[in-house]
Amino acid sequence: MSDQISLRAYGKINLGLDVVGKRSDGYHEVKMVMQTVGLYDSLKLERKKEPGIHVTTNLYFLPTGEDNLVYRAADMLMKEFGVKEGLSIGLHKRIPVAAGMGGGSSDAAAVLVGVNKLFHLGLSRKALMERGVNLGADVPYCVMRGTALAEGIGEKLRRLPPMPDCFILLAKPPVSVSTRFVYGNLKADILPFHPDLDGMIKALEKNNLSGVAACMGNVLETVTIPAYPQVQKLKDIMMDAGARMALMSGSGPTVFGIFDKKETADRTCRMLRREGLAKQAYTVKPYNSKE
Ligand SMILES: C[C@@](CO)(OP(=O)(O)O)[C@H](O)COP(=O)(O)OP(=O)(O)OC[C@H]1O[C@@H](n2ccc(N)nc2=O)[C@H](O)[C@@H]1O
Ligand SMILES: Nc1ncnc2c1ncn2[C@@H]1O[C@H](COP(=O)(O)OP(=O)(O)O)[C@@H](O)[C@H]1O
Repeated sequence: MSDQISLRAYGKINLGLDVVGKRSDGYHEVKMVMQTVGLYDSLKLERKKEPGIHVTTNLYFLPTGEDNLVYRAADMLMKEFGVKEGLSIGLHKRIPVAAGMGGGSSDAAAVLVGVNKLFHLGLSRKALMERGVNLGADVPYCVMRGTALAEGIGEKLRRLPPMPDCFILLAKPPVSVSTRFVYGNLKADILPFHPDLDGMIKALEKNNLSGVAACMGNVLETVTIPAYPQVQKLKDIMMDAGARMALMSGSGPTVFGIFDKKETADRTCRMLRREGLAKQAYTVKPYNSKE
């Protein structure tokens, strides 16, 4: 019986993000096409004899107590199952923080999976996804991973055919954006456009990358771009560099560009870093393994 487990928590991008309504509790009804990407945080979970949850991380500014989603995920499951032992969580972050890439949600999802295994709780993936939504709207998707349609507040999921192969340039300008701020300032009843997500699903079914790119759109750009013009600048640079399409991910400010050639994505990546437009910039691929 192993007392420790190593896990990867992958980041996500939103190939499309539409808001279709608002609930009475203030949360927004969304329709999103989600895609996992090959940039990940590493986690090491270890069972301890002494009770308590102990979190360490490579980022000095991240909380290590209840405010860290990894703590909350472990605490939730361990309390529900009356686990008497303790747990240490080592978290090595690579996914930019407060960036629209779902890093915290993915870390939480990985901890749900890890705690379930480590303490032999016997929960199915579906049962973990149902519990995940109590930690954040994107957590169930982060348990599922791959290409998916997300509805409700993000928790109603349907698997889609995988995104066609390509290179994805991720670039986070040096600002942090709060998801709450963006949804809080969204004028959901007078959105100037809606992305064609049904068209995107058809394009995915045909493995047609240019069709996917043509249907990309994110209504949250209407809030984030006026507040952070750096986002539009990154989109323009990626389009000028030859991206099929460039879009903000989630509530931002990370921008991703879809490229056919690795060299073009890498060259643009180096330029963005050199010019200080995005210190955190990476060329990755879509990640479609379910494990
Ligand atoms: C915008 C998206 C797109 O994938 O991702 P990020 O930019 O955060 O990565 C998600 O909808 C974010 O989901 P997630 O980050 O899990 O949200 P939560 O922690 O549950 O909520 C943070 C805050 O966002 C608002 N919120 C979130 C989800 C939703 N469908 N409607 C909302 O109005 C609420 O005000 C909530 O208090
Ligand atoms: N494990 C975690 N990783 C990153 N941020 C975390 C984590 N736990 C809690 N947070 C808090 O959640 C906020 C948003 O986190 P993150 O998931 O990176 O952004 P986003 O919702 O834009 O994808 C951060 O400001 C941070 O303080």
